[in-house]
This record gives sequence, structure tokens and C-alpha cells, in this order.
Amino acid sequence: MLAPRGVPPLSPAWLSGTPAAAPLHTRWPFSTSFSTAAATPGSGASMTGTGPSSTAGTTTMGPASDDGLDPLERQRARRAEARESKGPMPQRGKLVDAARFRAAGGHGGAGVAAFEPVGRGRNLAALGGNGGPGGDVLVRASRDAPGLHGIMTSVTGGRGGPGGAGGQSGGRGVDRVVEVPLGTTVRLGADTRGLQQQQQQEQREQGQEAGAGMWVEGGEVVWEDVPDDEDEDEEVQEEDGELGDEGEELKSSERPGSDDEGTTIGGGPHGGRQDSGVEHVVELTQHGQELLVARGGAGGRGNKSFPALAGRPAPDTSEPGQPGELRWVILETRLLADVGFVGLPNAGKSTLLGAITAARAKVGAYAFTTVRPQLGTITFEDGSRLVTADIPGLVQGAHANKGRGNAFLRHIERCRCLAYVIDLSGGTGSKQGGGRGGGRRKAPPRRRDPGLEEQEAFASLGTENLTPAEQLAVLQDELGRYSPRLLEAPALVVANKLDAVADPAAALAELAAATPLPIVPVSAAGRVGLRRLTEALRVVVQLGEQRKAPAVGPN
Ligand SMILES: Nc1nc2c(ncn2[C@@H]2O[C@H](COP(=O)(O)OP(=O)(O)OP(=O)(O)O)[C@@H](O)[C@H]2O)c(=O)[nH]1
Ligand SMILES: [Mg+2]
Repeated sequence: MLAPRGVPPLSPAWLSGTPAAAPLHTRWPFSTSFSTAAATPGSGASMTGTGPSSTAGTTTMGPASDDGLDPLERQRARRAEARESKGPMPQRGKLVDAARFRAAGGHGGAGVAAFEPVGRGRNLAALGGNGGPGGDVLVRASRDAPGLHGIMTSVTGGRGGPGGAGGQSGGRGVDRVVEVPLGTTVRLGADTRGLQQQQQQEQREQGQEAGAGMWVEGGEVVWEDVPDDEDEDEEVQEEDGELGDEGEELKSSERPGSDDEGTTIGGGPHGGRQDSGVEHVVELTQHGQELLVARGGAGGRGNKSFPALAGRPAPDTSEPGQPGELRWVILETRLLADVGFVGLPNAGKSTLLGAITAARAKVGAYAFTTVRPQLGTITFEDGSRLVTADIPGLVQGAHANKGRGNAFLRHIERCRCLAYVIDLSGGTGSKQGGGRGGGRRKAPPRRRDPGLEEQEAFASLGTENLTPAEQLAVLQDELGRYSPRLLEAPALVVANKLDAVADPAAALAELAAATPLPIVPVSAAGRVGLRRLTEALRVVVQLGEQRKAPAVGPN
């Protein structure tokens, strides 16, 4: 079946006043010549893929000294240190547009009881210092944060240092910062530790708990009913475990307005269902904007801070530090990637993602090998980064939800720029080329998702029967019918499978005649033209940003 004609012409307004009919588009600041002989693996960009990188604690700090801590507290400190030394627990490289982590303010340092002889040694003065406050956990918006896919599952502020003899106060615990992309919505759950303490306080006030309070034991104040935060930690850890290989990515039922894919957030930060217990919703839009999500606990008082009564021995009372706030933090971002790969099934999108980033998306010579968007990061020599998303293949009728097209179109909507990935060998009758599996077609593996059976019914709608220009027409038609705004996104065309075409120049010229968009010829499998492609993607994103600039000004 041929693609529908009469696709609305793309407006190349963002490429000011340039001719549209050149066979290869020379207006780009990179060369459009190509050679099938010279493989250009990678690019000036290094391929960092989807590795964890977005969470940045400013520093980590174990307990400075356990002096003055009781054995239980020392054990906790050791365990906390061991947990810290394990480093971040990255989430897997697949799409994450919502993530959740547990934020725990650092435990306050213990105050100490210490004495100094006064009056020819006959009396003792109390000189035990206060413990330092625990470090806070903050969420900071950064234009360099690649996405939410590297967020740690649990972030704990540094522990406050214990007070010292001689009246010295303990040091402040180190703050931990989680970096998120601009436009991330942060939803803060209730402070579970605070709530627990509040409940216990209420129970005490109602007299249900006789004898609740504090007493001095072995020179230290013991608080009755202070919750055992270590046990609480264990509970949370178990909960982490239950999330299994989904990491902390939210289940769709936990997200406001999420679709069956579990990846799209509808209704905006305030439009969706409120998660129970969620107290605050804040959107971080400015680079460097910070939100304190869990405050560190107060340091305990040393005995120098307790009143000395005349004629009585110096007070030997000191307090342990207070635990920090503990709450779930839910992060959501609407922007999925800088560039989305849009193409029919089998066009080679996943192969391309794997070739220009370190992401290892599954590749197969059958339609719908990719069932969920995959992310990869290109890191350029100057340190700048681009996040690319491999979106599952679209079929004709996607706008009417054929082949689960709506879910995929929603992902496309959330990409800054688009790269139409076209199989240059399509519709030529040639049987070479990976589009046809290089002659060997693998059977689709068993998949867990029952909805995919429907997709398999569309397996014949890959690139096989359509010429490059027809593929592009189908894609643009589907995007335009779903949302005309999608056709205004900055875009380029990636003419893939160059190696599988007998006369690439003719095929490219034919494609160029059908679109004003820049065309970058590549062979993802042969690793040809990849450097030029990554540079071109960077230009598209930059041009998109320039174009956007006046639009965001005051109107
Ligand atoms: N000859 C040739 N084959 C390629 C090239 N790029 C991809 N292929 C083959 O094309 C087939 C489909 O590749 P994928 O990367 O899985 O295609 P896709 O667009 O991700 O497909 P879906 O996930 O189903 O949408 C595989 O057999 C690849 O080996 C290329 O540059 N040249
Ligand atoms: Mg794929």
C-alpha cells in the first residue's frame, strides 16, 4: 500500500530563507558528502550511553568519629557508611520520565558530656560540645542533567559530627544534591519520620503512654519512644527491593494521569491525581534552582548547654542527635529527549542509537523489536551532551492508535527535535540489507506484554514496501494527523542503510526532491556517516533552541 499523498509541506522557517530543492542540503555547517568506504565510527562525540550520571551528591561523608555514640548508634553509622560506599544505585538505561527516591536528611551529631576541673580540681565544669546538624538533601535543576534515568534510589544527607570536649560543636553534615533536568516537577511525600514522631507526641499528651519522656542513663539522655530509624530504613529497603528491576521508576498506577505505557504524564503537575500523602508540588524551571526535600536532623546538646545549678555537680546530661526528615520524592519530567528517532518499524532506529551512543537497544529484523522508548546520551568533546530517544516504530494509522501508535506519538511529542529515520533501501525490490534481516529473518521472541500481539499484526508495515520518500510521507502524515505542531519541530532526515542500496546518489536525490529537510546519509550497521550525523543533530538542537528563544519572551 502506498503512502497517502498530499502531506502538508513542512515549514523550514527555522532555517531562514534557504532554498529547499538542493539534492543534498548544503546549507548545513557540516559536509553532506558521503562515502560508503570511509567508516566513521562514533563521532567527535564520545558515546556515554545511558549510564548513571545525573545524581550528584556534593560529597559523601561518613561519621567523623563515633566518640560519644552508643554501640547501637555506632553500628548504624557503620552500616550507613557501608551503604554510602556502595555508591549510587543507577536505574536501568531504559526510558524513565518519572522516578522516585527516598530522601533522608542526615542524622544530627551527638552532643557529648565532658568535664573540666575548676577551683583547684575540686569541682568539675560541664564542657561537652553540641553535635552538628545533619546535612540536607536538595533537588537542583540543571541544564546539563541528562534525564531522570540515573537518579539514585536513596539519598541520605551527611551525618553531623559529634560535639567535642572543650565545648567544641560538631561539624555540619554534608548536603547531598540530586540534579534533575529543567522543567522537572518535584512532588514531596509527607515526612514519614516527622509524622511518626508527631503521632507519638500526641499519644503521650493524651496520657496513653505513661512514663514517656527522657531520662539520664550512663551519662546520656535516653528518649523513650524515639523511633528506631535503622528499622525504618530496613523497611524502606525492602520496599526498594519489591520494585525489582524497574528500579525506582514508578509503576503506571503510581503516576498521575499516566497511560497504559506507564511513561506519559497527563494533566500536568496539578492536573492529575494526587498521590496520597503528597504534600508539595514544585516545578524547577531555572538552571540552578534548588528545592530542599529533606532537612538534616538537629545536633544533640552537649552537657555545656544544660543549666548548671548552684551547689550541684555539673550536669552530666547530653543528647543524641535527631534523625533527619525522611520522605519520598517523586520526580516527573515532560521532556523526554533532545532528539527523538522517528521511523517505521525496521528502519534501523535502534541500530542507530547503539551506533552513536553506548545504549544497547535490542535490534531485530522484525517489526516492533523495540516496544518501549530507549534513551542514549551522546557526549561531545566539549562536554556538551544530547539525549536521544529511540521510539518504537510507527505504522500507517498510528494516529488512530494502530500498533499502539498513540503511546509512541505521545513520546514523540516530548522530544525537542526529531530525526526521521528512513530505510534508504526500502521499496526498491532489493533483498539485501538489514531491513530484510540481511536475508535471515529471526522469529520474534516470546514477549511478556500481551498487547504486543496486536502490534505483530502490523509487522508487515515496516520499511520493506515503501520507498524512502513514501516512508517519510507516512511518518509526517501520522504526526500531522496526531498533532500538527509535531511537524513544526526542528527536524532532519537520517537516510539509513546506505550500504544496502545499489545507487545511493540516485536514492538520496529522489528523497531530497520530496522534502526540504536536511538529509544525512548513514549506514548505522556499517558505522558510516555517524560523526556527521551527531554534528547534524547538535546543529538541529541548537537551531531549535535559537528558534525557541523569542517564543519564550514576554508576549
Ligand atoms: N544493511 C543494513 N542493515 C541495517 C542497518 N541498520 C539497521 N539494519 C538492520 O535493520 C534491521 C532492523 O533494525 P532495528 O535497529 O531493530 O530497527 P528499528 O527501527 O529499531 O525497528 P523497530 O524497533 O521494530 O521499530 C536489523 O536487522 C538491523 O540489523 C544498516 O545501516 N544497514
Ligand atoms: Mg528498535
